[in-house]
Amino acid sequence: MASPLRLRSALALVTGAGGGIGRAISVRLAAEGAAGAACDLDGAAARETVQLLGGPGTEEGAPRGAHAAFQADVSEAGAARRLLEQVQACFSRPPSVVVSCAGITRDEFLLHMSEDNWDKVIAVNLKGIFLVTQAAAQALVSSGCPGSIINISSIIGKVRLSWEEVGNMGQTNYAASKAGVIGLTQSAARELGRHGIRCNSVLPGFIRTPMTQKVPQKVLDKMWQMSSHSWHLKTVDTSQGYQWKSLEVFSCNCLKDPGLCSPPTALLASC
Ligand SMILES: CCCCCCCCCCCCC[C@@H](O)CC(=O)SCCNC(=O)CCNC(=O)[C@H](O)C(C)(C)COP(=O)(O)OP(=O)(O)OC[C@H]1O[C@@H](n2cnc3c(N)ncnc32)[C@H](O)[C@@H]1OP(=O)(O)O
Ligand SMILES: NC(=O)c1ccc[n+]([C@@H]2O[C@H](COP(=O)([O-])OP(=O)(O)OC[C@H]3O[C@@H](n4cnc5c(N)ncnc54)[C@H](O)[C@@H]3O)[C@@H](O)[C@H]2O)c1
Repeated sequence: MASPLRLRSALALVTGAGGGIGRAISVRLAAEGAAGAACDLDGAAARETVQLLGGPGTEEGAPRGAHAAFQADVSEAGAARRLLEQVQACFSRPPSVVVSCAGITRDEFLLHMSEDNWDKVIAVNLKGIFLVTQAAAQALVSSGCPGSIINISSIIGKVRLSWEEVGNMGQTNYAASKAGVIGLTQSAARELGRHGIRCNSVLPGFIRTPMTQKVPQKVLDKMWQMSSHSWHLKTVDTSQGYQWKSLEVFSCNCLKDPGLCSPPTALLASC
């Protein structure tokens, strides 16, 4: 017998939902019964994701219980605020699950990295998560609803990696942004727990998506040689064939009992 739909009463907002990981998360949450609000800078990609969820893809939103696509640049304060307003207008409630997945890379060695490449990565990967987390938390607190906020960091953002190396060459901007996500999320968890809002960071390892297609093959070859203690998940394939390769949860501060979440269920358990 199929397991009961664990998220049948949830409304899940996923940013970066038009990309590899965000699409896979949106598909999985919908499979667990959640109504989906798929947001992306690329509105067409968000609508494609909604088609995968089986809902009428529209930017104007869809009747309660269906899924809907939204276009927004999460790094822009007004857009993040409008996104939460549009989601609430569309579904008549704030999202009970918010997954901030939108992210970019602008890889370059520190010696040559432009200020613009630094600013862009921090703006999307860190400030974008601040803006969406704040807008979502404000909506939940003002409506007195509990919720779960899940911010996607990266194994690269981990202060101390499990193997001899720390950080990742060519990613001082990206690593800083992802380490910042962990700190932001842990502090938000301390503030929002009293409102019944849980906050967790998830740190995926290497997952083949459009983001990783820019990595030179000689670097990929080196990565594959690295040992990994990440957990490997047998999980969602999306239409483009992106699969989770590994997923590691770093800061798990569920209100229930931090540290008890096992990585494969952390994403769902946090919802
Ligand atoms: C505990 C769990 C572990 C999981 C398994 C281990 C995986 C560890 C990494 C996980 C990655 C996940 C990241 C994820 O969050 C998503 C991404 O961020 S994907 C993008 C990742 N980006 C990179 O790794 C940067 C790759 N490098 C580049 O894009 C270019 O090298 C660049 C920085 C733009 C510089 O280009 P340029 O043409 O100037 O130089 P080269 O490419 O010729 O490189 C010069 C030499 O440096 C070596 N190099 C470059 N980058 C790396 C690297 N990241 N790690 C190791 N070595 C690197 C390159 O091989 C060259 O060496 P050589 O002179 O010997 O040829
Ligand atoms: N792929 C990996 O190996 C890996 C590993 C660890 C962490 N991550 C993180 O997971 C998240 C998703 O990565 P992915 O591999 O699916 O990348 P991806 O490039 O496939 O998807 C990223 C999505 O975010 C969207 N986006 C970018 N800027 C945006 C903005 N300003 N506003 C709204 N949407 C925006 C893009 O349009 C894209 O659809 C990122 O935060 C990334 O840093 C990826």
